[in-house]
Amino acid sequence: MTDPFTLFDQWYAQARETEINDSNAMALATADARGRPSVRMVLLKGHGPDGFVFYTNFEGRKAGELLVNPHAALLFHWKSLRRQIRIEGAVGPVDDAAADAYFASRSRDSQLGAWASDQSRPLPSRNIFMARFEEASARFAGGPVPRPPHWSGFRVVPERIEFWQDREHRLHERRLFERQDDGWCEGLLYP
Ligand SMILES: Cc1cc2nc3c(=O)[nH]c(=O)nc-3n(C[C@H](O)[C@H](O)[C@H](O)COP(=O)(O)O)c2cc1C
Ligand SMILES: Cc1ncc(COP(=O)(O)O)c(CN)c1O
Repeated sequence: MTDPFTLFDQWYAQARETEINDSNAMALATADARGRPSVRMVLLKGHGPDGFVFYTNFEGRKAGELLVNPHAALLFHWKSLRRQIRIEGAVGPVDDAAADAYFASRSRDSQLGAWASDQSRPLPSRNIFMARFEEASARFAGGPVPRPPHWSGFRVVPERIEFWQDREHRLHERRLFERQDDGWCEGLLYP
């Protein structure tokens, strides 16, 4: 039996070659404490058997939902390959060392943007945001920009991964992997 991470790596490598941009873009679905869903795109910044990682502001809407209801679904859709991958699982924060390392790899302006943005909160005017960016720039002038305490990563630890491949006449192929004890069980689903 193939393990889902090997298959993910194969499909992801093909997507990196064929998609014109953001082959690492994925929809992230969360739900609030009442079970009401919301969805937005994020970028995959690390993956493996430990899970699928993205980075964000921990005081924004998605983080608020994940902190009260730590379960998420991810969706990749690679249009030119006619494939989708659905991932579902429990969510937790990455450790500080991983977040620091990733933050340090971002461009300086993206680092400053993380300080300037009160993600998901109302913004009275674009000028206010730009002024906050300039303030952050002045504050950290001449030195490295540290990771803001409210900016880190979440890891989705998959319990279920489904690979969908388009076939003629809608006779698509769906391979479902579900976590079982220490391993994975694999089956097919009707399209
Ligand atoms: C292709 C794409 C990738 C994105 N990647 C991220 C990301 O990795 N992290 C992030 O915080 N927002 C990312 N965004 C912005 C989010 O979609 C969203 O607007 C923002 O995170 C606020 O979401 P929230 O209010 O639900 O927390 C991305 C948007 C697009 C279109
Ligand atoms: C607000 C925000 N945060 C984080 C990211 C993640 O990407 P990067 O770290 O490459 O900026 C994105 C990507 N669009 C984003 O829009």
